Amino acid sequence: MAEIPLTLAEATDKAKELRAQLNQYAHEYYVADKPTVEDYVYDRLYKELSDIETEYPDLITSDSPTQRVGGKILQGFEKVTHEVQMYSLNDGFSKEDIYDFDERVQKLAGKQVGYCCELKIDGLAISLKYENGKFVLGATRGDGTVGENITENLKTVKSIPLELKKPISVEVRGECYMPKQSFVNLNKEREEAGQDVFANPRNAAAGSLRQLDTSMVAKRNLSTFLYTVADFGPMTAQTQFDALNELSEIGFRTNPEKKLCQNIDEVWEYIEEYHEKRSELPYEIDGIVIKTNEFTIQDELGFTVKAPRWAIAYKFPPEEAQTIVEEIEWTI
Ligand SMILES: NC(=O)c1cc2c(=O)c3cc(F)ccc3oc2nc1N
Repeated sequence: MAEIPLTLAEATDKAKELRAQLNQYAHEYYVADKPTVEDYVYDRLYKELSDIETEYPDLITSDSPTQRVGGKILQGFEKVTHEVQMYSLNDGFSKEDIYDFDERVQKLAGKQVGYCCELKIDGLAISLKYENGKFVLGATRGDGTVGENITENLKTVKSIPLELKKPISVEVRGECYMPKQSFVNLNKEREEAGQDVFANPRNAAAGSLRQLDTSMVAKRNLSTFLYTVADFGPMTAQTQFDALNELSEIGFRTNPEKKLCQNIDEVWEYIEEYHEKRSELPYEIDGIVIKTNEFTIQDELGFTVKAPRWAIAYKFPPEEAQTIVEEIEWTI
């Protein structure tokens, strides 16, 4: 049935209603991993909104789902100076390294402390800045002080909210990564097109975010897990574990496998557990990140020039990474 043309007032209301509904569906699908509608329902509403925006371009807003498809050709990436330094982590490669870390922490803290353990996602570190709830700046880590402005590319990453559920101003950090299956599919396409294939999902994610054609980024099915709050704004978490829950509450995708460990023995059990489970995960991890859970302890221990004293990254032996992806390729 031909659509009855809407007046501007009707179109304005309808567009607002469709945007809210589509953004809710997209949040369920890309952030919460719990879709509630079939794709065709989303697609039908999306086309309705897209048709209204074509008829009335002035109704297009920065948080409209139609802005996710990219289409800008960038000239390059501007430099961005991080107001809050983006540090790297010190690495540990053995059980002994991890127990030595715990000894140093206990000595500095003067007591036994709890640890928040997280999977170490093998992607690209990014920083996301929001002003009054709106996504205004996305940047790479760079050298920790100066990164690259990749805002336009990150706007096409569906798990990154264009607008938060509350109009707050915060800066958060996390990892942008390419899921294993997307990596295998992309390399299959590139091989069939006679192009070079990517060595691993991390390189594929990094290469995707360096694209100057934002519509290319939109097609790469990148995702995110956020794990740090650099500027808390009105956020109130006092521990890393609570901060991860708070990040999720305000609309970010966080990794569900985190664990609060009371001592380093529990940390080591978690490391062994996920060393086993690693190949079953739909994304690459290259280790485990261990952080003192209380922010008061983190403030007390502080940072060296290079890295926090209150965290360490336990790295899995690298040679297995390739095997994991090879195993996946056989399932195609
Ligand atoms: N790749 C990761 O999954 C991951 C990485 C980092 C960091 O690089 C990191 C760097 C800092 F200086 C402090 C905390 C951090 O926490 C982190 N937590 C994670 N889960």
